Parts: sequence; structure tokens; C-alpha cells
Amino acid sequence: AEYLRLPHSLALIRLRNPPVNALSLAVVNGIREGLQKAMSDHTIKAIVVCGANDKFCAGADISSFSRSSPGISFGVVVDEIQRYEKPVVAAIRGVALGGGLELALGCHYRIAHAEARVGLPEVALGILPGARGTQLLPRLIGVPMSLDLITSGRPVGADEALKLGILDVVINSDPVEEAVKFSQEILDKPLEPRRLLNKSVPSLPNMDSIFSEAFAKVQKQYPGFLAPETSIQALQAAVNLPYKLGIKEEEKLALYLQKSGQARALQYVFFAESSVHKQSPPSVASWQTASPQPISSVGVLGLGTMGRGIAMCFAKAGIPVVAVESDPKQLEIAKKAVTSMLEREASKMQQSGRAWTKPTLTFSSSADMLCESGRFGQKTGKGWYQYDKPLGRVHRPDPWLSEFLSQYRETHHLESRSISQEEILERCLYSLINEGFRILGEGIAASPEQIDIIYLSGYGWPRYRGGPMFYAATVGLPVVLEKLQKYYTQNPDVPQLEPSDYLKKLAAHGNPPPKDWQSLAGPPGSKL
Ligand SMILES: CC/C=C\C=C\CC(=O)SCCNC(=O)CCNC(=O)[C@H](O)C(C)(C)COP(=O)(O)OP(=O)(O)OC[C@H]1O[C@@H](n2cnc3c(N)ncnc32)[C@H](O)[C@@H]1OP(=O)(O)O
Repeated sequence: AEYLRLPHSLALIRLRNPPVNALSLAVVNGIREGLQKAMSDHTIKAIVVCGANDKFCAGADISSFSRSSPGISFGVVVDEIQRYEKPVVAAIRGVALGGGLELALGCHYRIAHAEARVGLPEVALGILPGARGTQLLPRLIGVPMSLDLITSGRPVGADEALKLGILDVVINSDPVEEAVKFSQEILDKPLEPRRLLNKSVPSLPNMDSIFSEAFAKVQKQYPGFLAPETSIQALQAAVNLPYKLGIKEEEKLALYLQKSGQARALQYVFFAESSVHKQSPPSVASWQTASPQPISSVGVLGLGTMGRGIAMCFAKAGIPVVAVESDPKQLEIAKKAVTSMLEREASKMQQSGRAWTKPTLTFSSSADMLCESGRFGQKTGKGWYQYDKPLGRVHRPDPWLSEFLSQYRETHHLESRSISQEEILERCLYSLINEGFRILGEGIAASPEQIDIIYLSGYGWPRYRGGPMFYAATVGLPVVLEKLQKYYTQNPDVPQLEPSDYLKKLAAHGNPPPKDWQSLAGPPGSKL
């Protein structure tokens, strides 16, 4: 941060840390030094705080989170500013997010450009506004709106922030110039009413129900995420405890989140999302330039209207199709429909003098064995289990199924054994992860981050677990390798369990973080 003396007995502290003036240790120290200089200089009457390059501050430096604990010591600075004996005015352009808004909340006044955005988006990073945000915001704008903004993390535009009371002035001109003028006008005004830490949270008669509704809402809206619920607990502390104790509770809850593992995953996702836009596979191929992989056969699940159309397309292209349909009636309809469509196509081709060979459509019968016995699952009250009633949800083991399975095992010479939850999880996830390593080794995916972002955006992988490749690094690559080796030895007929060479190469280096994988594994082959 830079310190400048301005005319009219004013000082300016300008945060400078491109690209977004994040609060690195140097920036925080710079702010403190600037405040001390201004305090000891008796000619300085007021201080304006702003950010360089048209941005106030995007909060803590997220890239340094793994090295230090964000938020906690910065809260002391936020309190120091509030207690300061000279007015401090925040001049906001661009964004004031996270620690950036907390810094502004510490200031006695906040002036912003109409296009500025302010907010506390910490929950998206698995943490909470731990530099007094959960204690100061409700004192300024009340509990219901603080709950909304902090649990959702959504930033608001300057106009909305003005209405809510977060900002004092919104202008269309330069906020620093406006703050300079404004500072001179408020020099004689008392500072005590501007110190949020000495205010109490506006009380409401139905506070308990407001909080219980908020808990219910976040559990529904963000299932599995720890940060929104923990933020509500911090807001409860703001209501129930004096400031001095409330900030202690905020610190305790912030520490809990930082250690939860979700914070690490969500911070990985933040950088993964911004990096995927900049990456292309090692071959520099893209969807615009890549040639399609050969397809030897295709599986289609379900033979409704869509499934039939898809099966037809591949059959017409001469690609063998295996289609599976669990409803025998639907299967009959589909067989007739597909056959007649293909025959129509064939006769058209024959009329036009082109040759056509009938493709083979193979319908798997194995998946239908239960259905053929009238067991369609919950809707018929029996399937792999017996249900309390048709469409019922309460299931219990079915002796019929035990008999069915024992016959099946006899026919296929299978030995029964119990399979633990752990084995199910590991065999499913590690074979998926193994495939991820294969496509990295083949140069099909540009980076582990790309695979993870696809899983988060398209396959419902929980964001707070960071994606399958991040998960592999969390478990440890040597562990993943060892487990795959074990399962492959037990199931040599399942090629997905055979550890990929790429994984073997990486595991030889221990458990490197995903960002180092490509440099350690060496140049990939290129299948594109
Ligand atoms: C001492 C600590 C005290 C208190 C701690 C409080 C907790 C926090 O503050 S947590 C951080 C809260 N802030 C955020 O979550 C903001 C995250 N950033 C954004 O939402 C956006 O980046 C943006 C600021 C709105 C800017 O968006 P846009 O203009 O679209 O640019 P981007 O491409 O997203 O970002 C540019 C560039 O900046 C990097 N970056 C952004 N924010 C941070 C940050 N807080 N820390 C570190 N780096 C940040 C971003 O990764 C981009 O970097 P490239 O290298 O160019 O990819």
C-alpha cells in the first residue's frame, strides 16, 4: 500500500497489488504503517483509503491461503481503524469483496462508484468472513440481510448496497475525489456513532425463528457445505454475545472451517475454474481441430423414443449397437419400430441402387432377468428388494432374491463374499480416477483441473470435494495406486482397475499436488 499526503490536511492510503489489490501480508502491513504515519502526523486530519487500478480490493490473497491463516490477524487492523481518532473514508471503485469489504466496514464512511460491487463471498471458498465481517455487517444492516448476503456469498451492486445501508454515498464520478471533498465536510462530526463495533445488532422479536429458518434454508440449498451453516453460527454469536466475545467465536468458527478440508477443495476449484479457460491439450488440439476417435460399438440404455433414434443413427452409420431395455413391452415396441425403420431405409437405398447390409442389433437379456420375473423395483413393490408397497420407499431383503442369486452364482461359477462400503467406494472412484490419469497420459485432457471442472459442472461431483483428480491427491497417489493394484490382482478381468502408467510415474514422486503432475510425468502421448 502507498501513503500519500494530500492538500487540505488529508492522507491517502492506496492499496496496490495487481491485478485485484488482494490483501497480501505486504499490503496489510502497508495499511497499518500508513495509519500509524497519519496518526502521528498532527497536520493530518482525515484519511482516505482506496485501491489502485480502479479496484478497491478483492479480499485476501487466495493463493496464499495454504501458507497462512486468512482473516484472523486482519480483524485486529479492522478494529484499529474503527477506534482511530481521525475519520477514515473508504473510496470504492470496482470491487470490495471479502477482506476488502471488511476493511471498508472498519472505515467510518464508505463512498462508492455506481458500478462498484461489494460482498462477502467467503462461503464459496469454504470459509467465513473472519476479519469481523460476521460481527460488523449485522450491526450495520441487521440480521436478515446479513444472513442472505453471507450465506449466499452473492455480491451486490452499489445501488443495492446503498439501499441496504452498506454504503453511505454512491456517485458517478471519481470516488477518491468525492471522498476527499466528503472528508473535509465531516471533520467536525463525532466518530463514535460511526464505530460499528460499539453498536448493537438491531434486535427483532422473532430472532430464533429467523435463525432456524436460515439453517433449514442452507441445508436445503447447499447440502453438504459446511461454510454457510457455520457462518450462521457466527451471526448468532453477533446477536447473543458482546462484540469482544463475538469476535472470539468468529475466530474459532473460522479456524474450524479452514481445517475442514472443504476450504482447500473450494480454493483449488477457484483457481481451477480460472485456469481451464487458458489451457489447451499438449497437442494444442481443440474441439475445432480434433478428429474423432474410431468407434467400434455403442451401448444404448433405454429404448424410448430417444433411445430408438440414437440406436438407429449408429446402426445406419454401420456401427454395431447393443441396446438395453428393462421393460419387455417397450422392448417389443422398440424392436418392431427399429426393424421397420431400418427396413424402410434399406428399401429406399435399394431403390436408389445403393447396397445395404443389415446391421446386427443385439439386445442384452441379462439385465432383464429380474424384470422378466415382474420385478421392476419400487414402482412394483419388488426388485432387488421387497418394498412395503408398490411405490413404497421402505425396503427389506427378499428371500426370493437370495435364491435367485444363489442359482445365478451356481450357473456362473461365482463364489459369494461380503463387500464392504469401502471397497464399493474405492472400486468405483479409483477406476474413474485411473481413467482420468489415462487421458492425461494420452494428452486428451489438458490438465487435472480440466477433468475436475468437467466433473463439478456436468456430473454433480460435490464442489466441496474438488473433483476426482483433486480427491486422488487428497487420498494420496501412492494409496490410490496400491488399492488399484490390489483390486486388479483380485479382478484381472476388469481392465479399468489396471493402474495407468501415468499414475505409476506420479506416485513414484510421492503425492505431488495436481498443478505439478504434468511437469513430473513428462510429455504425454497425443491421441488427438
Ligand atoms: C489478510 C486477509 C484478510 C481477510 C480475509 C478475508 C477472506 C477473503 O477475503 S477470501 C477472498 C474473497 N474474495 C473473493 O472471493 C474474490 C474472488 N475473485 C473474484 O471474484 C474475481 O476474481 C473478481 C475480483 C470479481 C475479478 O473478476 P474478473 O475481473 O472476472 O477477473 P478474474 O479473471 O476472476 O481475476 C483476475 C485475476 O485475479 C486473480 N484473483 C482474483 N481474486 C483474487 C484473490 N482474492 N486472491 C488472489 N488472486 C485473485 C484471479 O485468479 C485472476 O488471476 P489470473 O492469474 O489472471 O488467472
